[in-house]
Amino acid sequence: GETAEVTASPEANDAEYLSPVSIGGQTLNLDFDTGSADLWVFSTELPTSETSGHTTFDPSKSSTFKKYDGATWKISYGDGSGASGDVGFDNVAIGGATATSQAVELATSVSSQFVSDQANDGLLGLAFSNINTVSPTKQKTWFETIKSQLENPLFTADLEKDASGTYDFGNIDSSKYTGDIHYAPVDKSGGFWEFNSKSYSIGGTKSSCTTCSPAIADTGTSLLLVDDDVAKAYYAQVDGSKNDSTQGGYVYPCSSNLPDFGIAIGDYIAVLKGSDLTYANVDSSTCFGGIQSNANSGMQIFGDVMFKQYFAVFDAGNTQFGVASK
Ligand SMILES: O=C(CCCl)NNC1=[NH+]CCN1
Repeated sequence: GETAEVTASPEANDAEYLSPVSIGGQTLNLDFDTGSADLWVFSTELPTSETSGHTTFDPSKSSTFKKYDGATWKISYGDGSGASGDVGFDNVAIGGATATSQAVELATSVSSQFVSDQANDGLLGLAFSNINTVSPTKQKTWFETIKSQLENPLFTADLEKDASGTYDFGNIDSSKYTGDIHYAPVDKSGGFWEFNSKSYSIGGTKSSCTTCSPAIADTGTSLLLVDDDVAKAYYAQVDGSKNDSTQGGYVYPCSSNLPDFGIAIGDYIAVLKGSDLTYANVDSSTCFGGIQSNANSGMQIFGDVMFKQYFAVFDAGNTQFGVASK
């Protein structure tokens, strides 16, 4: 079976991570997103006013591209961004592993967040294909297309703070983590890498929360979006913090010593160091937190803030998600 490894390079503030993907011989930098299941790209079908700074996929220049007549797609993400377009098939290679006849969704329209994010040429979904948005027939993700060719039906994420990391497909590289991998069973019925998260710790003090929402492991989200009462409890421990609607969330003096925050991955509490829980400066003295409220959406979203501190295993063979210290 095959294995493949690809670099994941951070954008400013580690807002997202981009990886090179070859589609019909054309290389685009895509955001690998375990919180969605569409592979879509900036294409020559977009208005040129929206493609400035991006690499676009040109189907007419790929000898292996096949149009999927009549198929369309339309996606909207948790952060309000979105895109839509039409569909074809082509050979898609990541780190030397090629999925043949992979559904490639060509954007004919993208929201302003994507237009202005010039380093991003599209998304590669790594959630479960039951939430793929292609109509009239849902399409498989790249991982699900290639899974049977891999040494093991799994992939791992090693994202780093302000540095390049890696995604590996088909194997777990033991040099990338220390200690044990702690797994939680995944409920994939909603299409996400979803698990229970019924406790947390703040500054070493553990709380159980039987009413806490399930969580998803989402490399496509920058922050850690936790239930509203948990975010409140966390920032109650940070002097001078406030939930500032003009900034879009909790801010505090950058000089604050943030408490450690432990998140439950099933029965295991992964402790995130407070010193790595600042997301960005709002101004020279005010900082925006990596932990924010999910506005009681009913889902906790564990994004890149977690992946920067823990090595992650997405194990489709056993339908489980695991983390390890690194
Ligand atoms: O949409 C979500 C949240 C799913 Cl509940 N994550 N993935 C993503 N991709 C681009 C922005 N966010």
